[in-house]
Amino acid sequence: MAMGKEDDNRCKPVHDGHSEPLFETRRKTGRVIAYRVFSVSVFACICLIWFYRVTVPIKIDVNRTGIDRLIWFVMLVAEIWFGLYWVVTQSSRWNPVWRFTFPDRLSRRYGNDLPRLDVFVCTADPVIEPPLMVVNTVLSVAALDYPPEKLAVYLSDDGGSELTFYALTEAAEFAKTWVPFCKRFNVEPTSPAAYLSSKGNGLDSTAEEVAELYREMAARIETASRLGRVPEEARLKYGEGFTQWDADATRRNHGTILQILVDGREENTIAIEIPTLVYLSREKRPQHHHNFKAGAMNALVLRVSSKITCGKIILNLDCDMYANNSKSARDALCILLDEKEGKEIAFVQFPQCFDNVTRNDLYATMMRVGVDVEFIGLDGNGGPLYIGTGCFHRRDVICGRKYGEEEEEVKSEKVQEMIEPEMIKDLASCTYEANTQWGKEMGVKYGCPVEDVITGLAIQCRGWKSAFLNPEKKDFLGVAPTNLHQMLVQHRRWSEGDFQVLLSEYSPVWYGKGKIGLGLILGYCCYCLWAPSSVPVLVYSVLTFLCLFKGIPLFPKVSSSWFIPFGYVTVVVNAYSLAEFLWCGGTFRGWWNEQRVWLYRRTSSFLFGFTDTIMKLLGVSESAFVITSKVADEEAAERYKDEVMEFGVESPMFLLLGTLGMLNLFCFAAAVMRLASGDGGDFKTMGFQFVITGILVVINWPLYEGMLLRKDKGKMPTSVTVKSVVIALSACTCLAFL
Ligand SMILES: O=c1ccn([C@@H]2O[C@H](COP(=O)(O)OP(=O)(O)O[C@H]3O[C@H](CO)[C@@H](O)[C@H](O)[C@H]3O)[C@@H](O)[C@H]2O)c(=O)[nH]1
Ligand SMILES: [Mn+2]
Repeated sequence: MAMGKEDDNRCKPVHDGHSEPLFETRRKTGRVIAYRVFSVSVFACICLIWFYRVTVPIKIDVNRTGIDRLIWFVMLVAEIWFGLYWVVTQSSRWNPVWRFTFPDRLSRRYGNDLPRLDVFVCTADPVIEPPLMVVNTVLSVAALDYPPEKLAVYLSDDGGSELTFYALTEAAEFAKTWVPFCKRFNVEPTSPAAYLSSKGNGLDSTAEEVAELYREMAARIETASRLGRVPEEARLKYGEGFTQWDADATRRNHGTILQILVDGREENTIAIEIPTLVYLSREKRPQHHHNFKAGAMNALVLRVSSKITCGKIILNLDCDMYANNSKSARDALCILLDEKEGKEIAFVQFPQCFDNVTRNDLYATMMRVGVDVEFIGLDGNGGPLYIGTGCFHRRDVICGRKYGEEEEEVKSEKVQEMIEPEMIKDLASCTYEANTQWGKEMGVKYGCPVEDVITGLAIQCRGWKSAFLNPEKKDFLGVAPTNLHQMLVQHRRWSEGDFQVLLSEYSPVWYGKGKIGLGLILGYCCYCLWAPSSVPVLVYSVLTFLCLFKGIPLFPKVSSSWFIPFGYVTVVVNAYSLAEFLWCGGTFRGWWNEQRVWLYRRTSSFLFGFTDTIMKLLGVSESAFVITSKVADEEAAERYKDEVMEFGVESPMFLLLGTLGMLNLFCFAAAVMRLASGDGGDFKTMGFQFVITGILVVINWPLYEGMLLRKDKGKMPTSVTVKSVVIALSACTCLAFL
């Protein structure tokens, strides 16, 4: 096997043709200039709106009551916030870049002499992350187009589950067929489940044999999962692994479990065909905080793997993100191994894409514009955020190396001497990190619900850049949340985490100043300000419809020239956002859904994320990591396919959304009734307000259906509906008499 003293991680170019870069960076100048002109015009109108709020009321109305003035002032503050936030978001549209790689140059230059690559797949719960899904991810990366003796796949199981381990043992067997099959026939995608479902019935006889083997394996794994029991044969066969589970082991209380299922370091024939495969479940004890995914990454991934294969490049994947393009590692290496520009790049991030999103993306989980516009824009300003999955890192950089420091030569001896698993296990114990820099200056950072973002930011602050690769063919595909509640919970975690990044010692604003460019600081702020942006959105929308109800005009008359900036900003910004969405391949309905989700995230997830952060600052509570479920029951899955919004659970977030929705509806109904009873004056003075409230009612339509019209299981729970209606009605009654 090719593991001599000279080769391995040093990767000297095979040929000396250094001159050709391995990737190039393109810009689209014309489009950017047009955009800048447009954006200046919007900004001019924003300034006019501010000017209107400050100057006009003083002139037109001296008889205003205190409360009117207060409302006016609050509107001004909100508009200042929106305006400034809009300015911040311009950073991601100011200077976009696109990266293109040249994998054939890479092959010519390095042949198979590529650096070792360690892939880390993280899983944490065998129920909401089914073992069969997890092993499909593992198999998909095991079959990457990469020399198998240079590739290792580690499965980190924070669930400490025998079922997951059992599934992996099955996968290790199946890999002996699957990996060579993929290589021989250039199979794409390399996840067996995805491949078979893409092929349908069109398999030839060889493929059919492989498919049969897969189906048998899948059936065994699913049966075991359903029964919650590992088959006895497997226990006998993999005794060495299963005996590591003590009789009283639970997911929160167990020792380190480490099993090398395929050892690619050994010189045998199978090992050369399939990569190293390792199962790891770090020690967990109730009295030690485990720091969620960040803890798993540091213990297993960065420390344990350094004693087994010690890949110079690492790829981090969530357990649902299977490899959809077997060439992704080569694309990433085109950037990381490039002798010139590539030298300063610490990590290569691929977008988070999903294979279960429906046509109109009901919950806007794809974040089309985020991927195809914002991240491209971030890349032009110094590099995208690290978003936790689909990201290739340099091991020594994530472990703490600064830009400009000598790269440590990874010695081939280090991985050649076989260290006994027992010795390695200590690296994954609860106490190993006490009084070390792990989780602080070394590895993935602790204490933040978005460990990935803060870690990437710290890397960029150490002088590194990052790069974004977003080829047409998506490289990794995962499972997006399939119901409203899960999506809102996920965004609650993200908004809370990003806001904590802003307030942390690594804040992009305070800590990042002088270390990363202004464009990137603003780029981070777009996300870091999600949580606080909930307050102005909530207040502004509620004031708009409540004041319509009370007959207090908040905007200039449609006939007045002051209306022009309001109209211009509203129409043009939305038209542009629609155009942008369509350019990114979305549909009109998809865009409309996104507007709804935009509002719901702000008035629930982000608001809760905001209050969670404040609670944490006050020391009242701690942040949690609620794992997103990757499964749905059959009926719910059916509704998801039909793009019917799923409520179903009682949640404070739904109570809030329901109450706001009802309040909105009542206010609009009252205004319509006034209009119908012949009082047209309202419409003249409050036309814009009327329209906004009406649009909000239309946006909320699926919510009203879920609350009042639907009968299926996915409707809003009756208790939530009743409470929302009661609260909204009482609020309106009080207001009417005020
Ligand atoms: O204690 C834990 C909790 C989670 N995970 C794993 O972390 C991954 C991400 O969890 P998921 O519930 O799928 O979260 P998402 O919101 O989809 O994740 C995004 O956002 C997270 C930060 O909020 C990042 O950690 C993820 O990598 C990123 O994909 C999954 O593979 C989990 O198995 C662990 O290993 N240990
Ligand atoms: Mn996920």
